[in-house]
Amino acid sequence: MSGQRVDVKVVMLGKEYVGKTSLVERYVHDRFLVGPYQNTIGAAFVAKVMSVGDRTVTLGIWDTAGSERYEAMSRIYYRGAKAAIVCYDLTDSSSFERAKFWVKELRSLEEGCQIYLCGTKSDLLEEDRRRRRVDFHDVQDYADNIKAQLFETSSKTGQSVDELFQKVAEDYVSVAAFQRTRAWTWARRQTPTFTAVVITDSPLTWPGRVKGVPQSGWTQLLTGLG
Ligand SMILES: Nc1nc2c(ncn2[C@@H]2O[C@H](COP(=O)(O)OP(=O)(O)OP(=O)(O)O)[C@@H](O)[C@H]2O)c(=O)[nH]1
Repeated sequence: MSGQRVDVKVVMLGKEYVGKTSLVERYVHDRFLVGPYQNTIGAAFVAKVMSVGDRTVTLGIWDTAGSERYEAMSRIYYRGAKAAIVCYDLTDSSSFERAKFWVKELRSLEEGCQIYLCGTKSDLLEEDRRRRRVDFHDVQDYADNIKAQLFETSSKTGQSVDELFQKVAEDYVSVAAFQRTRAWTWARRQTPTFTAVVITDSPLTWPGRVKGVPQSGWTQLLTGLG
C-alpha cells in the first residue's frame, strides 16, 4: 500500500449482546466465534490497516462494553472519535432505543463524529423474517434525519461487514480532503504571498512563528487539517 497515512479513530457503541465484538472480529480476523457469550469489560482496542485509493488508512477501533454498568467508561472511548458505529440488534427493539440514546449523546458532545447505524444479526431474519423487531424504513427515516448512514449486517455470514468499515474509511478520507482544501483556501485568503503548506493527516504542533504568516493563522490552518 502506498500514499499518505491516515489514522482514524472509530468507536463501537450499542446495547450489550447486540454483536459489536462479533462485528469487529469478522472485519479484522474474518471469523465468527461460536461458544458461550462473553461480555466485553471496559473496552478492547484493535487496529486494521487498509487502503482507500492511494491512501493507507489505519482504523483504530475501540469496542466498548454495552452493559449500562460501563456507560461512563464508554464516554471516555468516544472522545475524539471520527466515526461511531452505533449497533442495534434487528431482533431486539429495545436495542434500537439504546442506539438512539448514544446518537443523542454523540450529537450533543462529539459534533465532528460521523455516525453509522448498524442493524446486526441479519442472518436471523433470513432464517425467519418474523423475527425482525426493528423496521428498516423507520430506521432509514431516522438515519436521514440525523444524517447517518445505515447498514444491516451479519457477522455470522459476513454480510455487509467489509462494506461498512470501507465506507467509514472512505468517508473520512474524503472529509479530510475537503478540510484540507478549505484550509488551503483560507490560508491563501489570509496571506496572498503564501505559497507552501505542510499537508499531513497526523496531529501536528507548529514549532514556531513563520515569517510573514501570523501564528494564529497557522494554528487555525493546522486545526483545520487535524
Ligand atoms: N446469529 C448471529 N449471532 C450473532 C451475530 N453477531 C453476534 N451474535 C451473537 O450475539 C451474542 C453477542 O455478541 P457480542 O459480539 O459478544 O456482543 P457485544 O455487543 O460485543 O456484547 P457486549 O460485549 O456485552 O457489549 C453472541 O452470542 C454472538 O455469537 C450475528 O451476526 N448473527
